[in-house]
Amino acid sequence: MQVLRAEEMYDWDRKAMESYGREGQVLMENAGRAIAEEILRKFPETEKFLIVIGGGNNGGDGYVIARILKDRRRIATAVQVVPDEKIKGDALYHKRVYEQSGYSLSSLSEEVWNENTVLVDAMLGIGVKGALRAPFDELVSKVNESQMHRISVDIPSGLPADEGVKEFQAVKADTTYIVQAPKQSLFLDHTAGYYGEWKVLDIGLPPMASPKVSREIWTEGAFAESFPVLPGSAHKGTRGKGLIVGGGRMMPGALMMAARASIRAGAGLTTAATVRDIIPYLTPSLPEAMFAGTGESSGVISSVDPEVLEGKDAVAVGVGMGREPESRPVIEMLLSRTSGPLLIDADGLYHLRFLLDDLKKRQEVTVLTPHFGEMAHLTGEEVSEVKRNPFSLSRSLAYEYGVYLVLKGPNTIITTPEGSQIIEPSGNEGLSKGGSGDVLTGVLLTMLMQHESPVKALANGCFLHGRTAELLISKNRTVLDLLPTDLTDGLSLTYRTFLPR
Ligand SMILES: NC(=O)C1=CN([C@@H]2O[C@H](COP(=O)(O)OP(=O)(O)OC[C@H]3O[C@@H](n4cnc5c(N)ncnc54)[C@H](OP(=O)(O)O)[C@@H]3O)[C@@H](O)[C@H]2O)[C@@H](O)CC1
Ligand SMILES: [K+]
Repeated sequence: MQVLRAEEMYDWDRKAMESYGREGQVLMENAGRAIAEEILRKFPETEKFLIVIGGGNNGGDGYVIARILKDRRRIATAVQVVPDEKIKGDALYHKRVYEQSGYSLSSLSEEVWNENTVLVDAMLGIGVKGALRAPFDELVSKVNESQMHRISVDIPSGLPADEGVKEFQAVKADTTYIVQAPKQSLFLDHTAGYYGEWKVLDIGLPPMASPKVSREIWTEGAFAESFPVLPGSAHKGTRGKGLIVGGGRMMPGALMMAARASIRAGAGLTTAATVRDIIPYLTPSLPEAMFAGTGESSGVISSVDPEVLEGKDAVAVGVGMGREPESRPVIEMLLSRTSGPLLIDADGLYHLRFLLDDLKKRQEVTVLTPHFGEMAHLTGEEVSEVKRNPFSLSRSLAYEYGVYLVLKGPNTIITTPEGSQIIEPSGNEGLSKGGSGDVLTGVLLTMLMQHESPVKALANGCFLHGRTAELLISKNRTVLDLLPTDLTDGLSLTYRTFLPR
């Protein structure tokens, strides 16, 4: 499913009408009807609805919803909160249909606020621009203070559809029925919460007319369909031989978690490279792994023999590595000598800031997996700016350095060097703990070795990680006690649910 910006949504709408014979009035009927049907299913007959109608097409949808609720003998009060001359075009057409049905409008009295139980917010849609003007500034506050269940039509009124907007005032919806395609703000850290529960409803825009934008949500269907099923005769070689460079005297656990996750995800053979002293302590928890000792300076990795790279299908570096400058040459060497995919995570990303020229020169597949803070460090932006503009900042970085970028967050955004984007929304707050990124690194390393498309490998790895967290919470864990190591052991829950056994 595509995720769109407001302008892209308008293009689709325009093209549907101009080139595919679709009528605006019919599309508005479809939108209002689809939402009304959801509302009718969700709420019992005793519920009292207040439909608040604004001046654009979002208000037009509101007129359709009000009419259908009344047609079905539901208790509904409709209020138009802008002067009559503001209602134009398709919205005016549906206002007339509403009135010709014998239905009337009420004014926004205290009684109306107090008597009703469900508010349908059809004030402002994706056409909102700038700071809210009267009467919407006060109305939005009043709506948010009311005790009614709040349903927003298409988007919570006042919320920007696109990334990048710093200040806004918006309805905090309990439920949002999104028209045709989700908008960017559904996936942004500072705006996602305004939607409440959400559902996307098809209003009949022709798929042939959809904008040529490669920004898609990754679904369980996409995972199941694209996950490579290896032949029964698969062996170490076909499952992939991976190398993970990381750990050190202070953070051996990070390497252990990444290596274990890589093995559990299905790698043929995983080699963990770290300072020699700690290898004996790691072997009991990683009996299936191979080990390689690295050069060491004061407990941190200072060099890796390039021979270790021989026969490796992919390499991951950075987990638990530390930020000491002594480790930087390791990243430098791997950037120039790794011939397969190279994934750089955690402290590796810290060093990368100083090696951007080397990154640019590298031709082979390179994957960076920053969280918001690491992305801020890499781009020189504030964390708040990264959260506000994750789509565009990811694209610029991926494009400039020719890398695959996995920007980790509640909605992980995966970007290809060409700028295509996938949003992977699985997971829960139990994942925001030290170590879950290390587990993800191990899983992604394995996926990269087994899928010829890096972007699908990355999307599948993120799905595997997030869905496993969800399944664990639905069984015997809570978000409080979920551990990154549980994820590794829980991978089979996702595999057993989605893949042929
Ligand atoms: N996509 C589709 O295919 C379909 C989309 N549909 C629906 O159309 C919606 C988009 O409709 P839209 O373009 O008319 O814009 P919309 O959000 O109603 O806002 C315009 C109004 O807001 C006002 N206004 C703006 N900023 C403001 C501010 N800061 N403060 C105060 N007022 C402000 C502005 O006022 P004005 O600037 O004119 O004074 C104008 O009156 C979309 O979300 C979906 O619900 C369906 O019907 C069918 C097919
Ligand atoms: K709305």
